[in-house]
Amino acid sequence: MSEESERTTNPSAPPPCPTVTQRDQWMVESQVFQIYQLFATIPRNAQTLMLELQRDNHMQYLSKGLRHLGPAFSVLDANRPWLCYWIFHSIALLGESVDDELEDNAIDFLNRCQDPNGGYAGGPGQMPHIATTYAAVNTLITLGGQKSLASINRDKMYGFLRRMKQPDGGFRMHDEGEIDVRACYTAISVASVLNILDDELIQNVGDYILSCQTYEGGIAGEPGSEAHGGYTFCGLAAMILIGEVNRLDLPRLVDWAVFRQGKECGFQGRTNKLVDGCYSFWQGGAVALLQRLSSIINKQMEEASHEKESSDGHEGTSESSSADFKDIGYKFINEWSAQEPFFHSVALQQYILLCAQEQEGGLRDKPGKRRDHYHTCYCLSGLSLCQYSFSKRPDSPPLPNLVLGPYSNLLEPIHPLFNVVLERYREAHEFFFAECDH
Ligand SMILES: CC(C)=CCC/C(C)=C/CC/C(C)=C/COP(=O)(O)OP(=O)(O)O
Ligand SMILES: [Zn+2]
Repeated sequence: MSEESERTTNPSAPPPCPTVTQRDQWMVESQVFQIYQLFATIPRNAQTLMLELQRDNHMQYLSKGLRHLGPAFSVLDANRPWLCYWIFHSIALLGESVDDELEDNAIDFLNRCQDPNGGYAGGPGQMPHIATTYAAVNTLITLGGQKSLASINRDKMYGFLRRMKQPDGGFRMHDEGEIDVRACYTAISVASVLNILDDELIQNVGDYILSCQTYEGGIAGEPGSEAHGGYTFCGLAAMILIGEVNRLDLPRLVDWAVFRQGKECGFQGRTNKLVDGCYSFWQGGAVALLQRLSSIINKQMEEASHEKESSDGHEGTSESSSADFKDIGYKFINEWSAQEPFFHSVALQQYILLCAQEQEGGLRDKPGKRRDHYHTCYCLSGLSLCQYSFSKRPDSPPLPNLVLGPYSNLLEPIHPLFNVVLERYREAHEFFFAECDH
């Protein structure tokens, strides 16, 4: 008899010994609820203060990070384009900029990470990697301007992406590196935004990502692994960008993703794991993308109910929209319509502002964890998605009641497929689609 059923038949039996996972979960719940309880009991003006986005302190923390980006910063030596992206994107989300000299230095530094045969490495002289390539390209788009955008060698980039491409549809992260859904997304995102996406690059990508959708509905890093928020965002965004999102089982994906938002108000990355601020973007972002796919989701649900009624071998949503895949990222934001979010957007803002924000600047995973630039970037990206989640247009200012805390908390809107600030995306789109004749 299990401990649980023994307790049901004999209430005086000793309580079952909690698992490590249960203990960790209760600890997090207790920390989070203490914060919410304190918040509920303080006067209204103190509540407003508690909910305020600490813009100046975040900027101070980010500026300090930028100063450390020089050669002396060796701890994350293979990750420097990522640090650039996390910091510059966070600054752009806050609607701020840095001085010209710093921007120039960043462009020059990224240029030194660019491989002569295409793609960007984690540092000068290292091997090019698709993830650092994505980080470098998104940073250069975020910095914007002729010098920054023109520094990307698109022809060589195309060659690099083709070399990473696998016959089964996936991409390798680097020469002889791992093949996973992250590599698919970063490759497709870069190719799409630079206007070098073609039939060869997208061939079989949909098959590979489809093989990673699990029985739970979410998407795993590789076939046979566990569904995870990070990979779910990557898989879903890549499927949208190649025009094959209708091949995923979307109702099941919605079902898995929305239930990853828990009683702590934030998202967890996997079933039975702990809440974490960075999933505000990975899971929140996936749910925000699903919100824009209502018509396909409804169609899939209708087809499923017809299939139940008649078992005449109907094959599900089979129409392919892939012919026009080159500019899907742009159409995605232009065909926007007002839709209610599929997640609790105010609750998520509450988690980010009260539990993931450090008052002294920077954002974090959860209470008790330290701030870092990765969590600062993805908590702010998630916060921006929440603030605009009801908007009629991707950048129309939200009503004050949809922005938790003072309205001055409002961040810049992002393009949800690429995670760059929308205005910077538009500039890059004009540059790569109007001026370049690839
Ligand atoms: C664009 C790009 C490169 C995207 C990366 C996407 C991403 C965040 C993937 C997650 C990686 C991973 C296995 C985390 C699990 O960590 P864990 O076991 O420590 O966390 P958990 O307990 O929350 O699952
Ligand atoms: Zn995290």
